[in-house]
Amino acid sequence: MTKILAIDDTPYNLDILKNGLEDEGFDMVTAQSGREGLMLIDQERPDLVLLDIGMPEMDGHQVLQQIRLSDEYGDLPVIILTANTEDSNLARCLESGANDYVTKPFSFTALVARVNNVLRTQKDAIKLTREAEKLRDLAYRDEMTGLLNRRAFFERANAEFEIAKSAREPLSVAILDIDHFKQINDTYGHPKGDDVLRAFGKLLKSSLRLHDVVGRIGGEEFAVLLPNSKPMDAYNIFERLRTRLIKEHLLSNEDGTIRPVTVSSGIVGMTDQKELDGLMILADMALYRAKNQGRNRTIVETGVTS
Ligand SMILES: Nc1nc2c(ncn2[C@@H]2O[C@H](COP(=O)(O)OP(=O)(O)OP(=O)(O)O)[C@@H](O)[C@H]2O)c(=O)[nH]1
Repeated sequence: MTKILAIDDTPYNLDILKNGLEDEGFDMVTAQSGREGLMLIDQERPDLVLLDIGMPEMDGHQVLQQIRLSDEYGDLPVIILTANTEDSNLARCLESGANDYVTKPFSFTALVARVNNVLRTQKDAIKLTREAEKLRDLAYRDEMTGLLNRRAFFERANAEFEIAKSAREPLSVAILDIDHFKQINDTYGHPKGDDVLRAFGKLLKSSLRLHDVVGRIGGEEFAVLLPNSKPMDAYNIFERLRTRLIKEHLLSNEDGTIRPVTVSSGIVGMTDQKELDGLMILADMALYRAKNQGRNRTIVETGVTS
């Protein structure tokens, strides 16, 4: 049920609003001052506020200002009820963020129509915001793993690279590639291959810190930028991941035997490279060596192997 909070310092006005709007099917809460009104917004979480302007202590403009400044309730729809019909007053109400106004004395039909109109507009706005968020997510996320997609990874990683370069902070970059993935697809089927990618993405994400940048940059290829991490810190993280992955037992054969899934990783720390692309090439070279040396290993560009 839609809940409306009416704020007015005249009890008689509140009674009329409460009775009239309850008859229209709204759930009503009332407050006799601006302060009480703000408190009730917190407690009752109304869907809309009807706000009187002329009130002692805190007038309607001040209440509206408080609402709009709030992180939590900033978007709460507010309709002003005012006896002052001067254009300058009505303009001020809208300028300070009221969704609409009704002049006193008002007809209930007009008030209910305006309430419904404001609620509908608010609903549409929320729907649009959600759709925009979904679209933004689609543009940035890899649908399969929920990690950043290639474009978003490079966007964020480039930004982190520039910060680390100017602050002269350590940073590591890693490229990870699941071994013999074609064989996995060929043996167990493409959908099972997808499951492996999803499981690996989850494992990878859970191995990292919140501010590490992690993305799926190709079919079975993942990249990570670890701010403030030396290559040996990254090495330890990806070695732990490598052993965890094997223990996950993601693929089993009909005879009950386990087909281990393994990963090869190439890591590089901040060098005198001027661009992230230069570091990515070095990480890729380390990954190439890991593959060449038999896969299922982690190589830092200094030549440390497991
Ligand atoms: N299931 C699945 N397979 C994919 C996806 N994207 C790419 N692939 C497959 O991943 C395989 C990658 O194979 P390769 O690049 O030959 O590498 P690999 O078999 O992993 O061999 P190494 O990397 O040398 O260990 C190809 O067969 C692609 O078809 C995907 O989204 N889902």
